[in-house]
Amino acid sequence: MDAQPAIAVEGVTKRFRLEGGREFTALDDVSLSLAEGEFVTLLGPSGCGKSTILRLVAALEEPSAGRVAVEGRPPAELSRQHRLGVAFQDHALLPWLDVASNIALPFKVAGMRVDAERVAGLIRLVGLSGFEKARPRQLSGGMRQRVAIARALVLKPDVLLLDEPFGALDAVTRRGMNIELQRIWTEQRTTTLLVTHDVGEALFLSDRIVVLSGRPGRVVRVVDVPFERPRHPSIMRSDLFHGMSDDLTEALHPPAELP
Ligand SMILES: Nc1ncnc2c1ncn2[C@@H]1O[C@H](COP(=O)(O)OP(=O)(O)OP(=O)(O)O)[C@@H](O)[C@H]1O
Repeated sequence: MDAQPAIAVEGVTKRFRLEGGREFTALDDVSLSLAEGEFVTLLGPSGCGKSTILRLVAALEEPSAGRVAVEGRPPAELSRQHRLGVAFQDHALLPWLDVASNIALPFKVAGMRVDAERVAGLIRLVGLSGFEKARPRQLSGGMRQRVAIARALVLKPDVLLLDEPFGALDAVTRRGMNIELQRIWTEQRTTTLLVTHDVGEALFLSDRIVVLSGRPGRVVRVVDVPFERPRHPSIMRSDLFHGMSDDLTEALHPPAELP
């Protein structure tokens, strides 16, 4: 028998009620599943429902139809047990707390004793040694995202949910952060679901890419990423990477949609 998926989204439809009572279908019969330790990316055009899927897994939304489970349990149950690690684009660091205190925050929210060694280890892992006492405003955008990722990992979550964590960064910093995230994931092997619209980011980081179409969001393709791990940045210059990248870009924007 197959092991239970770490994350299962089964036949999920999500409708939102708009002003005036009309309904809008954001997701239509979406299914996907992540094995434990897998890194899967949701790739799709703006508005196709990527964040909605992540919010469903994070227990921030309820499906209108279908089922979402994390390790076979309702996401809200895992959320209550602090077993979901979440980092979104607006990193939401508390400006008056230093780096170490921001990373330690989930311990306080959970009413747990702060594990200073765990916090120190994560600061090292995300490459922020020496910045423990810095406040968010003293950090670059990339450094703030490192803090957000460390904070998401601090309680050793079963799954890590990342919504466009590098969306606000310039292209060069973003590539650097992709390399960092790969290194962090390689050490932790936390099951990760990433939302992005950056094809290169998806290819470099993922075991599998789930491509969604827009309005309503549907899964149009699932791509296995063949690059062996650990992945060196030089794979981004390979013909295979470029070929897959063109292919995925076309899947995102079919020729009929181009002006
Ligand atoms: N609470 C809500 N009420 C009404 N509509 C919503 C709500 N949340 C999301 N939507 C709509 O659902 C659709 C999907 O939104 P979602 O944010 O999941 O897309 P996305 O693929 O993550 O987009 P982007 O890449 O631009 O962040 C959008 O049309 C959005 O306007």
